[in-house]
Amino acid sequence: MVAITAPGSIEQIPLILRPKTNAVEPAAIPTVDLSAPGAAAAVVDACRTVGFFRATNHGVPARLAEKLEAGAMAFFALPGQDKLDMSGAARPLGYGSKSIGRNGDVGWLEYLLLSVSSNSVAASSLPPTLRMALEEYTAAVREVGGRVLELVAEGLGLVDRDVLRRMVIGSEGSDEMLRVNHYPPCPVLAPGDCGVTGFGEHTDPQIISVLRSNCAAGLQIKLRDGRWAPVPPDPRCFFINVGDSLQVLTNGRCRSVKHRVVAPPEGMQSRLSFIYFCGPASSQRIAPLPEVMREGEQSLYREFTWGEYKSAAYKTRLADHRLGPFELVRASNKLPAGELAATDHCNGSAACILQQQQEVAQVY
Ligand SMILES: C=C1C[C@]23C[C@@]1(O)CC[C@H]2[C@@]12CC[C@H](O)[C@@](C)(C(=O)O1)[C@H]2[C@@H]3C(=O)O
Ligand SMILES: O=C(O)CCC(=O)C(=O)O
Ligand SMILES: [Fe+2]
Repeated sequence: MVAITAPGSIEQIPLILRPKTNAVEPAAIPTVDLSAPGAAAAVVDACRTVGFFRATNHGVPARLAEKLEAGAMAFFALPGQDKLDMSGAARPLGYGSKSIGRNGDVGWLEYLLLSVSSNSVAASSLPPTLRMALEEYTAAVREVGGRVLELVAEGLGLVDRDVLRRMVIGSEGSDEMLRVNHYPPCPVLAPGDCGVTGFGEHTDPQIISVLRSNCAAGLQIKLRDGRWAPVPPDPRCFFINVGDSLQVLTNGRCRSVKHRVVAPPEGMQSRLSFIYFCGPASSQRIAPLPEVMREGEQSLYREFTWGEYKSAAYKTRLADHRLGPFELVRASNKLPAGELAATDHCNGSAACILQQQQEVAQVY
């Protein structure tokens, strides 16, 4: 990784260049038609194999996202001080520029991070048109999130199809957030033809995230073989990310996906993305759902609540493996014989535990 500094007109911050170590592959992104009869199986297949998919036929009218796009672009075009005055500096909610979280991560972007509760977006001082667009969009994207959570439960064969949806949608105190990210074209030429990082590599801590962007490219996901795949932008679709919490709730069957954003180069269009994060209430227990567990299967994680996980996660850097401290090492685990041979030799390292999760995911 190389640190460089932007020229005079841009705030002097170190920019992180996308590491050149991995070849970027054409995307192998699963697509799921949310209204098709086989949607539940397709959703779970995508969550197991890639941890990410493109959702079509979601029923959200294009005009909602278009209105939000217009309102957000007008907001981001305001002078920096006005943006701060209207929404407060991100702590973590509010307006942020180039700094992500509290632990030193930087990216070539500016953003709004908002809390969403029962159809209202906590952003009272934003321009009324933007606020209305945010509320309408959030109400619609929340339905998509809820539908995907139902499909995950169905695809996993759970009798209670509402168990995941209930943790988030309409749940008292649920921790739903909406993030609006704006990546202006970066005027810095990156040596060796690699882009400047807009949003560094990370997994999302929540259950799932529902992303929609404009036509500008930049999002990449990490495939299971370690290569990065670009996600071709498509404003008509939503992109669903498996978050760390769903990985735990399914004892590793669904896997959170690493993703990052490379900022557009000079002369290209800005990237604008909206991400709805499905976080449950602080007191929600995050542990494998009993129904997903096979006889004798043990949890790969020690028990925790969303509140505990979130506060631990927010002390980490973006690229950290946040589930690490919650993973359990079992010298002699009791999973069905022969299915997880490699775990007998697990030395407790993060890599080894990840391998264990991969094997669990392959078995089911
Ligand atoms: C560096 C950080 C930013 C983040 C909090 C954290 O300490 C680690 C997790 C980050 C993340 C990634 C997904 C979402 O964009 C986010 C809002 C979240 O819940 O976890 C961000 C956090 C943030 O921007 O504050
Ligand atoms: O802006 C994007 O396209 C993705 C950003 C992201 O992953 C996030 O905000 O957590
Ligand atoms: Fe993310």
